[in-house]
Amino acid sequence: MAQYTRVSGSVGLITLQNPPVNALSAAVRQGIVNTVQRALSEPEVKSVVICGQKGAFCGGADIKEFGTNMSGPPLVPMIHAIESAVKPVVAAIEGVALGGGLELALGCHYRIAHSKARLGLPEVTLGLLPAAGGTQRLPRLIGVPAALDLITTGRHVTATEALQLGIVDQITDHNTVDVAVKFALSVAGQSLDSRRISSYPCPRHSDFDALFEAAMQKVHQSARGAIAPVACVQAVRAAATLPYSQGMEREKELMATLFTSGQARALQYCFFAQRAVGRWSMSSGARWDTSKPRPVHKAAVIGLGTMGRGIAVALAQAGLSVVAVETQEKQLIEAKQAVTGMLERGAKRRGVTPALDKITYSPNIQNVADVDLIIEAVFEDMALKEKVFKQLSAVCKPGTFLCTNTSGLDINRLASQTCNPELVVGMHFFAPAHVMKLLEVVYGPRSSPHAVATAMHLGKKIGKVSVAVGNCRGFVGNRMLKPYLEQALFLLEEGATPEQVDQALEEFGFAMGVFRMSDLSGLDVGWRVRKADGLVTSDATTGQQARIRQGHRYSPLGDLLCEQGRFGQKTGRGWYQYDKPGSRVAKPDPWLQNFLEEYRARHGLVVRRIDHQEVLERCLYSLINEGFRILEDGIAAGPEDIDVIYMFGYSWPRHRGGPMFYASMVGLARVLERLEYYHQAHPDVPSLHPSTLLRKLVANGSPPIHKWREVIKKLHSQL
Ligand SMILES: C[C@H](O)[C@H](C)C(=O)SCCNC(=O)CCNC(=O)[C@H](O)C(C)(C)COP(=O)([O-])OP(=O)([O-])OC[C@H]1O[C@@H](n2cnc3c(N)ncnc32)[C@H](O)[C@@H]1OP(=O)([O-])[O-]
Repeated sequence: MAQYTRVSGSVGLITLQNPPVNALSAAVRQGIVNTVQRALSEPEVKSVVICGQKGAFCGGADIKEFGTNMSGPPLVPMIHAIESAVKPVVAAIEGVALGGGLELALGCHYRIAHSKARLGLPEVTLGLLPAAGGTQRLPRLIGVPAALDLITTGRHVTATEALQLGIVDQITDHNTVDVAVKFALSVAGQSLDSRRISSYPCPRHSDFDALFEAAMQKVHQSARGAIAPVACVQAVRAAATLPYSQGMEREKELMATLFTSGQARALQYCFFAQRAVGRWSMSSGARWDTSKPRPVHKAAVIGLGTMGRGIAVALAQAGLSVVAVETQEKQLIEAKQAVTGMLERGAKRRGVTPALDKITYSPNIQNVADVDLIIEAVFEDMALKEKVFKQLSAVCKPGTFLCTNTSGLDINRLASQTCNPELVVGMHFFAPAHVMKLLEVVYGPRSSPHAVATAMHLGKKIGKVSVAVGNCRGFVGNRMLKPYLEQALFLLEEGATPEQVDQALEEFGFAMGVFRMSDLSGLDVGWRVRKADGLVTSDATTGQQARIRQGHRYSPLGDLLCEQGRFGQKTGRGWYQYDKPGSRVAKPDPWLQNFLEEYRARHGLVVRRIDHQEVLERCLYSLINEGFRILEDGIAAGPEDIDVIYMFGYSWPRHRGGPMFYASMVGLARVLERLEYYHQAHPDVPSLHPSTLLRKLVANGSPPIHKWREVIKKLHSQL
């Protein structure tokens, strides 16, 4: 909907009305067409202002309409009618002007933005490209290099940067609509020939071929198989090489290749999934809209190792007062230096003052008595964490939330160490904690909805994508990672190489394959967990028993590497070799080839050819199968929770939509059939045994992913 009023006598004011972001739904587009016609036809009206209701100009096309038969007036001619108008049209930009919203503003003759506004063409993040003239008008207005950057990255720019780039003509700290109306009065009757961007020539560049070649190379490197960034470069190239109308044809052609693509569906699913996880629910039935968070003004971090330092930085950067506790004097001094450096570098990048005064450092746990919430991040050892929770419970004021950053230990056991187990939840950060977006908020059987609400709210406040999950070994992310890692080791036993497995996974879209990722995070981390689980035995050298644990197949390959001190990047040797400890460039290691051959010979394993398809199916389908078990157990409320965890915490390629969405795209029947095939070949590997929920979904005709929650609910009610 768009409202029309006449203000200041001769200005037609058009207000977009579609809360919360005034997205360009069919009704809004029709409203704009009608009100623009009216403004242009009323003789009293000398100029026009377009603005958005409730402090937001426009969040772009209505993404909810994409999967439907779209109706209503198309955007391109609607914007042409504005640009070719004989009366000046001024866009008054408050809040956001994104995608089709910015394209609408680029069709206007003038753009005035509030100083806090954000502008951008983020279509590429939805697997699309700016298809309402953005790829043709923006390069003409700000030049090709700047336009390429904004369109291929989809990043939002501040009003200040938009003014520097020439996207907006003026910014204001005052009421933007008032300023725009005054401005519209001042330009009434002036010639608009120089204000129609589509008529601008595209600014010349010394060597367009080199520029576009470099841009294409850059997107190929960062896209990891995503097709939209490539199409964005091709569309901007049309702006640089073709007349406007032909460029618009090219833009339309390229958009047609993207609009119905699987990648666009995956990325738009990711957009809504990221918002759906904010509407969390617990297996007890408590929900986001019935559980009030408590305010957290002052927090504490216990243990200033790598994770503790990152968590302290994330809290301070979000404006919280932080008490950072480390009982080891030397570690405390080093941590203070490291945290100070991280805050200064972060502030420099964001152009703000570093929040150094927000953190107080202490070797004494007594100093956290008055905080609202504590995050324990000491060494990953249950006995040590239990001791710390007992201490904290004795020291803290009533009502203080006690959170742990454990990556998989039992939350309920830690809660048992305290007087108020209802105040205990997990806040599982991902390294580096001040950078990675994901936060798993883990509730135990006694965690109160208030504790979950408070942790989720704090997560949002510090800029995290927070997902509420139940308490089980490894929670969601690490629990699903176990079968994925297991299959990778089994594939090595059967003849694959680390390079081959990693190549298949990186071609699929992962930033790093499983073996390069293990070398980065350190093989000793998993080794310690397997030792704690009693899986590591001293005589893992020969015989069947060496490869069986608790009656199931087990590969001691990782343990054998660790026994030789091959922990990965940190020791310069792991699944790959590195120039020196700490270096990041992985090179195939002949030693490992020989080691694998000897190992296979020793265990009588026959080497066979393994193709990429098998690597992907065994690694990904076993992970997905565990995802279905997690949904069965009610540890995750819905597939979106799992998919957001994997996209924001485990670099699952977003243009594949997350493991559960990927399974729905491949086809659940296919996933089931392949798991049955591999389980038949490997009956001693339970992670390949298809889960009940997967079978149930296939038996129910493989409903679309947004319908899975109903099947899960029915399954739970039958249990
Ligand atoms: C032709 C043209 O070239 C092409 C093809 C296009 O134009 S493609 C479209 C391009 N536009 C975009 O990519 C912008 C997408 N939106 C955002 O980036 C953010 O939303 C935001 C604008 C920066 C606000 O962030 P927020 O944190 O304040 O609130 P929120 O929770 O995110 O959003 C609040 C609510 O608004 C919903 N919403 C936001 N933008 C929407 C949109 N464009 N369409 C439909 N719904 C939208 C969102 O789902 C949520 O709903 P619910 O969960 O409450 O039910």
